[in-house]
Amino acid sequence: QWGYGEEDGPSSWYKDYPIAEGARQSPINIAPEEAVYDHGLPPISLHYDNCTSTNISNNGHSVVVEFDDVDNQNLLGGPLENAYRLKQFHFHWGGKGCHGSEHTVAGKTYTSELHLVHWNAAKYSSFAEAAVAPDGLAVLGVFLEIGDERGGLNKITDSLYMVKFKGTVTDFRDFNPNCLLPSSLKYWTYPGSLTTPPLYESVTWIVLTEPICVSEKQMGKFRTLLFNSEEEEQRTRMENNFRPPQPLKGRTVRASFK
Ligand SMILES: O=C(Nc1cc(S(=O)(=O)[N+](=O)[O-])cc([N+](=O)[O-])c1O)Nc1c(F)c(F)c(F)c(F)c1F
Ligand SMILES: [Zn+2]
Repeated sequence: QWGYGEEDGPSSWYKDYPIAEGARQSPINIAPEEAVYDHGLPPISLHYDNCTSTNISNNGHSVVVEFDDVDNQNLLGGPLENAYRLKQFHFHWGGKGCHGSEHTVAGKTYTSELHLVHWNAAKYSSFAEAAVAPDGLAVLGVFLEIGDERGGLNKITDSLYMVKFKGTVTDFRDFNPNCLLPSSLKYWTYPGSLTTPPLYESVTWIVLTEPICVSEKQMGKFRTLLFNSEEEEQRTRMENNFRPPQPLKGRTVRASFK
């Protein structure tokens, strides 16, 4: 099984997941001055209105909020042929201090990165089918940096004690992720992959340029989560669950702004 430790971390994933050395792996370092402004890129449209979150869980890699992806709601539009449907969101974060994001911007790391995972329900009949298709998934990435408290995050951080251990899940209804989005929806977009095994190269990445602020206290609550299940005797704090930037291999990053 894979993880983020010395033995099972990102540098050894290629052994079980050879695509780890593929041509469109994520995350990447985004070099803003090399991004190509594309005036054809539509603005992102988020219709997370009648949100149908169902539960929050600890899957041993992150804390995940799942959504009912049964009908066309919670849609993401933008640099995509069709509207993609929200399936779940989760976070990646560091230990104390400022690293923890997966994407970097001109080498700058953020304290955390929120990933909203969507799938192309217009073209595919299930998430699993979409997840292996080159245009199957779209992940919206939002950077988190330390500053003032983010009110909208408290519903999540106040629930984390319920999912301390790997394999725990609890009800989590009517959470609308709109409250975790920055004011600007300016973005970079590029073809990439899942950043955790199975590392499928099926993701159109949409990374927002503007971070949101969260407090050190709120981030501290993420670090009370554990990678291990209640049965395991080894207690390992869930932190530094991020993959470092991968080679660009000739890909172009497009910008929705000048
Ligand atoms: O659903 C998935 N969600 C997911 C993605 C990422 S991600 O970091 O790779 N990402 O895309 O943001 C991180 C976490 N996480 O909890 O940390 C996730 O839970 N992954 C996933 C999967 F688990 C499979 F077994 C599979 F077959 C498949 F197609 C998948 F796409
Ligand atoms: Zn992720």
